[in-house]
Amino acid sequence: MRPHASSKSSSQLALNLKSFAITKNAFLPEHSPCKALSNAYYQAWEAVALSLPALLATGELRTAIRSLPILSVDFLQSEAEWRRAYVILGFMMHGYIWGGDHPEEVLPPQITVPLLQVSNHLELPPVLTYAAASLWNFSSDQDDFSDLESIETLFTFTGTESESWFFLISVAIESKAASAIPVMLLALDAVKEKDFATITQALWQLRTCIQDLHGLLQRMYERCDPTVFYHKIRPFLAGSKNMEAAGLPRGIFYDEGGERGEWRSLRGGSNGQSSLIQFFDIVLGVDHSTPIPGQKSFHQEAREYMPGPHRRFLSYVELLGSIQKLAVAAKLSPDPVQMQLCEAYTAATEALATFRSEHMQIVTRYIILPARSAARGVGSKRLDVEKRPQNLASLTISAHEGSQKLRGTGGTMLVPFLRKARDVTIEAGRLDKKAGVVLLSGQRWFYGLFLLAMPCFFVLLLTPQHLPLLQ
Ligand code: HEM
Repeated sequence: MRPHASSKSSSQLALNLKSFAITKNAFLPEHSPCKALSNAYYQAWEAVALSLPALLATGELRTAIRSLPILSVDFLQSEAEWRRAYVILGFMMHGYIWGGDHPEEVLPPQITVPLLQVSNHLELPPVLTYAAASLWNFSSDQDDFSDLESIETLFTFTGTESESWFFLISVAIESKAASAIPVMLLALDAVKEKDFATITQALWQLRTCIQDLHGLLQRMYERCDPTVFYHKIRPFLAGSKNMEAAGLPRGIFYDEGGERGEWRSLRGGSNGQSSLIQFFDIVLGVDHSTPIPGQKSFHQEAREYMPGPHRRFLSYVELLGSIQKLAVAAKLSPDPVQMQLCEAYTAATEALATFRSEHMQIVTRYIILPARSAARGVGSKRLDVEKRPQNLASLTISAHEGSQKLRGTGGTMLVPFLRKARDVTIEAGRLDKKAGVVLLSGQRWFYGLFLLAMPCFFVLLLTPQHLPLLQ
């Protein structure tokens, strides 16, 4: 790395990052979120939010929320308090909607009125987003938020260890990746000058970082029980978009009182709303856009569910240099320094694709298998859920539909969606193919044809008895 250039860029970078609300903990706050709203005026909110598991278990939450006063947001004293108010109201909202035998489609003014103002202030939709459930829903007395033994959740629906662990794994992942942000921004900056060495080094660092995150993702199994997750936790995370079958055909009516209000259909909380993973995608040139003109992809829509400054940060990063283009051009060069860049780029995309494959395994364990068991009446007995309230977990799959029809809390058809997200990541790293296309459109078309056809030659070389293995 060039010392002078990098120290100059580092101070500019710190300034830039601050304006996008990115801290030394990346998309997490600089300090542990506050543990209480300081003005006693908000005591009523605090009391309900901290007793959510008990109020839900006894079926008293809806009455408790309807008896609250409609509180003003005027006494929130800092950004950290606005965030805590958003977390409290988001948890109360989802508890209110999904905490009964049937979902409640009208959100009372006790939640709607302050929630609309708080969401507006934070530039977030009025729903329990990933920011509410994970980014701002933890506490720690240590500096390192990636240490799972020293962080704890502020709010849960169930009071279970499974639920806390589910939210905290994401906190640890976000924190662990923090150093990758400045490193990759400097790498993007180095694209202009074709500083291959800086970019290569950064890509190897990124790869190690993603592998560490993979390790944290695998720790989900340690303390989050798939049956508890599927039947008890996940139903509370669902949104109101594409939730007809779960009992919300029109979405949610946000009642503001005095005959005012509006129907809204919003996606629920999903880790797909993590700015971190989208940051990796942008840096590596992974393209999740849909081919249908005018239609937003899940990933584009997920940006609307990120805090405003983080969303703007991703748009800003998209305008910086393309490491992928540089790597494609480097693929055509005999220069060993450039070849090293290609190797590092491919290794980083492979690490991200492997992370996504692991995530698909998790989704199989935590959603697909419990959904199949529920369809056969297994598992629900252990958790005393035979009465089956109407919610996302009661939408079990029938044998002929299979797991292809299952929906995520964010409302996606989850299996095809996750497979595609993984496949486009693999595709991004296929420099041979991309370089081949570039050459075909230029003068060195013969070499391009060779690069594109190489995989076919390998297939033809295989003996007939190997061919079935490829099917
Ligand atoms: C029990 C654990 C988890 C389950 C069951 C799960 C489930 C899902 C589901 C169903 C989706 C589809 C989108 C939707 O409709 O919500 C999704 C998307 C996604 N999840 Fe998870 N998830 C889990 C943990 C995580 C963690 C810890 C991360 C890391 C931050 C993560 C990152 C993502 C991302 C980035 C997407 C968007 C698709 C992609 O870009 O690959 N998930 N998840």
